[in-house]
Amino acid sequence: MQPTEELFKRKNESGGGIEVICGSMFSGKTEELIRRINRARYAKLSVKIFKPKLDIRYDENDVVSHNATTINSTPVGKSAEILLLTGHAQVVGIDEAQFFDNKLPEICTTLANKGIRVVIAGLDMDFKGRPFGPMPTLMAIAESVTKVHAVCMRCGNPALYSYRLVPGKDKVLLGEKESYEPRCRVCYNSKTF
Ligand SMILES: Nc1ncnc2c1ncn2[C@@H]1O[C@H](COP(=O)(O)OP(=O)(O)O)[C@@H](O)[C@H]1O
Ligand SMILES: Cc1cn([C@H]2C[C@H](O)[C@@H](COP(=O)(O)O)O2)c(=O)[nH]c1=O
Ligand SMILES: [Zn+2]
Repeated sequence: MQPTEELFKRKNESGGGIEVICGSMFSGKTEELIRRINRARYAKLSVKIFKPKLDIRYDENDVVSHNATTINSTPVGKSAEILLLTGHAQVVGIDEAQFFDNKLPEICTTLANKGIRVVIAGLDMDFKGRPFGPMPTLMAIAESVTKVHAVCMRCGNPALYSYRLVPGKDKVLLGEKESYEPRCRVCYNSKTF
């Protein structure tokens, strides 16, 4: 059993709680979310996965990792819809949480207080290194926070930043390898292309 899952089993008999998986782009957040959801499925728990409607990079409905691992999900426009659509799910997964509105922490707290295990994946920082959307609050209220790292595309060290390679000052700019590369602190600060 993984440490996070063990912690929930020992300390919280209701099973309710909030787990956050954060890090830069390509750090394995979505893969880790899918791994935890699949383990819950093996445990015969009912699961439901949500993602923001605006994230249609790989698929309109599914959550898809950069490595093409995939899991079925429900796209929603606002975090309040998650509460309405959770149904009898015992485990709720939320991907790309940084794009949700600031009501998401309150929604997750309501779900966790009802005994639902909430697993959230999202970017902790935007391309400027600023905290992204509701992520800092989610990290504050979570039972567990797992920070994962990509490999720095410049030097091979662990990467915590998502460096934007293309022009554009807007916080939201959907993209992949053509637009972003994961970098460590030193390579991010060097600002070289
Ligand atoms: N620089 C990199 N460092 C680590 N993984 C990378 C890198 N570039 C591509 N990948 C791929 O991305 C996968 C992780 O994808 P994903 O879980 O979607 O990440 P995230 O959700 O954090 O963006 C890795 O398993 C690997 O195949
Ligand atoms: C850093 C940063 C990223 N984005 C976008 C780019 C991608 O579409 C997603 C992140 O996806 P991933 O699963 O974490 O790889 O977010 C953005 O809009 N603004 C940013 O600053
Ligand atoms: Zn580096």
